[in-house]
Amino acid sequence: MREETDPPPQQPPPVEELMQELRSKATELLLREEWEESVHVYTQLINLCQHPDHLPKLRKSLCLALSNRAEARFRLRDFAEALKDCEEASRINETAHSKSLLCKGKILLALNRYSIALDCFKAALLDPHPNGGNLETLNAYVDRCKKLESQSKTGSFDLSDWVINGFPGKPPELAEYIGALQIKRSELSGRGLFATKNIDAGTLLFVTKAIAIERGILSSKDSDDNAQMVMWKDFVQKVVESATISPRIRHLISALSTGEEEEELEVPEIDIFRPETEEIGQSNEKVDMVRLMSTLDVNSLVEDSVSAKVLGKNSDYYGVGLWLLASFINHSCIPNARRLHVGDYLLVHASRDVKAGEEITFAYFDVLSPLDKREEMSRTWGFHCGCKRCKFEQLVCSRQEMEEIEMGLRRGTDVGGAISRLEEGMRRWMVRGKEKGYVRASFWDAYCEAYASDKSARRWGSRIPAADVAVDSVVEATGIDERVSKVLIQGSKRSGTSVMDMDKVLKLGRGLYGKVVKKHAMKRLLS
Ligand SMILES: C[S@@+](CC[C@H](N)C(=O)[O-])C[C@H]1O[C@@H](n2cnc3c(N)ncnc32)[C@H](O)[C@@H]1O
Repeated sequence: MREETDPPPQQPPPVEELMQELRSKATELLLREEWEESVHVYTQLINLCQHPDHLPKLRKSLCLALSNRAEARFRLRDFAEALKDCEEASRINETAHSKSLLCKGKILLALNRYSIALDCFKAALLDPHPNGGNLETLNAYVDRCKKLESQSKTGSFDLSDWVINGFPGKPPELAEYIGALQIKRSELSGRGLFATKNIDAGTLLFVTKAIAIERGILSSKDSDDNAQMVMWKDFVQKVVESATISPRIRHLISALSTGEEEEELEVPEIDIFRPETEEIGQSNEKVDMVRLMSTLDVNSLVEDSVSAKVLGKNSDYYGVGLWLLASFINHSCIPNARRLHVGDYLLVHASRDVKAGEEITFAYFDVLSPLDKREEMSRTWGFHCGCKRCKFEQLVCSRQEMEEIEMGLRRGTDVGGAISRLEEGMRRWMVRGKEKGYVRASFWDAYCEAYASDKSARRWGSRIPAADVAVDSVVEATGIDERVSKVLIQGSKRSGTSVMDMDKVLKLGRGLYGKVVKKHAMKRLLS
């Protein structure tokens, strides 16, 4: 029973007042980019609006609150829930509601679903009462989507302007793209990526964005190990976050090798890596950390690897990342593909002509090095390389004379003399055609040194092959590499560049950087 002295019970504030309070609070949180808190407050506001007593007159407020909660959820990368909010907002508002359509478009764009994102932005433009300032934003999104949609369908990317202008600002945004490829069983090990038609050098094979990437500048040797450990930990954390948020990413990661019993692994359809096939759903499943750590050990790539070229700002950094489709590419010491890193994107192109049915391979480590060094490096990767070149060199390199040449080079003998002995040995051992390129690639450092020295050229004359002959044979065997093209460029600079030589260099440049860099921009990269 109420006493005379008790204060009167507080009346709940009228709905309008409460709504206004929540609305202001939520807006402020949104502006302060406190996404989780703003989701919480918008949820209270939405519940209030959805009450049957209020709904008829609060449709507009509900729609706006749903759109704003979708925006906050989008920023938290909770795409499944954000999409649900956008769809609910559209259901309530029969005509186009630009705010929720804009948000839905942004989510789909983030998921690389260019065509349906484009539909959303176009539909948002039909809103008779667009929210202030949206027209310009929407038109910009329409243009962006059109460009990405075209890239993802045609595979025609052009980085020339960015290269010519000296890599200004952020790296360009690129679409995900998969060319004429399929995943099949590989003779090298487990599964591999294969060409489904003839492909010429420089053709883009695929473009994919990292699931996670961690970069840092590594300074002195002492701090390197520690800094690398910290980077690795942060990288793993980022992969875990991506996998926790997206069931699709978790599923795709689970298709990757852990390095164990690769022959037993299923061969996935390449289509599962196309963003359009994505089921957007939510999941709270836990990531299997033990399996994930082995998967990352086997499949992570570093940006500064010798087989890759890093364009733009990242070239000063050491970066480690996970790119899903690239994880199906096996290593070969006679690779036919190369990687180009642009921001978080990985572009893989053919570094020489590839025949239909041929396996796509790139170098995990420096293949311009002798067999024993390559064997050591593949051991650290946890496999024994079974490529044609390794098999061939296992026979040739066991010769005592080869061992003597290698030993001499390690001790600093005259490189011209060593090469002359090697070339003469190859004649006696009947090493021919591509196989000559295999051996020369193994001793490429020595060839480079000899070609850089006029004295060596004079002394050894025709006992060492002309630079372009050696370059051609190495390129035919192992594809192009910057250290190989350098020999030609420096050679033609010394002798005064002829048009013919420059054309040849540019052709090699295509193998090196791919057709995404056109002729006029290629000169900048090669100079
Ligand atoms: C990034 S995965 C490549 C795809 C893998 N074969 C699969 O089935 O998922 C790397 C693993 O493939 C195997 N591998 C790659 N190149 C190889 C080669 N040249 N010889 C033998 N095994 C190789 C090794 O087990 C290596 O750890």
